[in-house]
Amino acid sequence: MRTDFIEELRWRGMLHDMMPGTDEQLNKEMTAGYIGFDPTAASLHIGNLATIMLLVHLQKAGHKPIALVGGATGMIGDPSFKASERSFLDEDTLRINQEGIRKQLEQFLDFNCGENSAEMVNNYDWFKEIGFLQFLREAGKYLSVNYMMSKDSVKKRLETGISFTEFSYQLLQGYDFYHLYKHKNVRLQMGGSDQWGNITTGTEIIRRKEGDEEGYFKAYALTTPLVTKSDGSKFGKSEGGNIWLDPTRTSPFEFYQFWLNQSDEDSPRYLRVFSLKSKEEIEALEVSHAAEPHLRIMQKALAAELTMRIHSERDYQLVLKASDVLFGKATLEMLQSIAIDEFDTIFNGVPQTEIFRADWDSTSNLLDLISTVTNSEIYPSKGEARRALQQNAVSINKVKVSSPEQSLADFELLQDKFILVSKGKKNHLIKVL
Ligand SMILES: N[C@@H](Cc1ccc(O)cc1)C(=O)O
Repeated sequence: MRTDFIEELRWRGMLHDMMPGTDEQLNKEMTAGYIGFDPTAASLHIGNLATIMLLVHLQKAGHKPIALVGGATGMIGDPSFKASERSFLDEDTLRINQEGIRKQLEQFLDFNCGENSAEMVNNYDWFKEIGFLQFLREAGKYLSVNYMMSKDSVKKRLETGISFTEFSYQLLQGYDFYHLYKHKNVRLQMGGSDQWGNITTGTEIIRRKEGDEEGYFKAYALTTPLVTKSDGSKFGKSEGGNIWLDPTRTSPFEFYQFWLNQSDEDSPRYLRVFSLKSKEEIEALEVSHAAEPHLRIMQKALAAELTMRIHSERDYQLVLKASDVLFGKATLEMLQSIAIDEFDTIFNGVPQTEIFRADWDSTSNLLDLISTVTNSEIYPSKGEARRALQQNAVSINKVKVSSPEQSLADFELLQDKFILVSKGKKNHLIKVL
């Protein structure tokens, strides 16, 4: 059964612009729509997630989503709204990136659900067959340079400079749309609002080559707003740079914390764009949030859903455990319940020191132990370690140390290997080798 895709995007605030007739086309028949992703890195980041959600909702509404990996366009580089010319990625990097992105895109869509099953394509597969002369005859001839220059996406660059190569990018993307229209009956191309220029170059090539029937277009365009932050800073970045979907680049813990830290102003919008919750569910969350804002109900719901969708249920459970361990309410029992193979994930990012078992065995007093980890951010010096101990500010395995003289024998290693030293919210893990 098909549902109203456009209406869904509308209430979610995910509709920026669309060509007239797009909704009629979608209401008329099951429609194939595509979005392209260039392999500029080996992983997608959460900036890409908003456009991926367009494909997810398209499929949920009963239409056919196609994800395109830009093996060819990635060799050129999209100049849209970019301030300066970019350098090429080498072909090995492109191959690695392309494979990484393909695998990630695969996770989001259903490739086996009958007629609206998702498909994945790579534009290198058709561009590798097309020679330069053929391309000029089949694509370039249909658009005027004047038309190509009129796009907002390249306006600035026409003043500051743009290579013929980057200027041609819109023709490549336009030709993709034409190719997919011809071979897969794709009628819709979607993307972020910065893609409007490239997408309409495609609808224009299709119109010029295929004509339109009594004012009905054969191909349509739809864009989604770029996700913004109410404080004006750039969405999707942390101090360490982009928030990636790849867990080796952005750990599930950091990913979870990213969503958890969003503001009360932004969270309602992000819930609509990134979560699959219904309107009613989101509104209910907003109501409960407003009653007790300090509980951060919206942020927690957002962080939970996304961590589970991008990573896994198990990662989410680990992340929750890690938050308890690192920021508060953990108990000794909780630490003891951490399995040996979970330590790396949970303490990822926590300062760590390794000591030899012989040193551990011969260390009888706490101050000595803590001194082995001086120079850490918790105890810059032995003096400060002593002071912290005297002030009862130190916990070992989340149990308050009662006096600086307390014997180390009172504390058991976790999993026969680890000991967690904390002061306030600062943690330090000692690993006995
Ligand atoms: N230009 C798009 C990627 C893309 C590539 C090829 C296409 O056919 C469509 C889209 C971007 O940079 O995000």
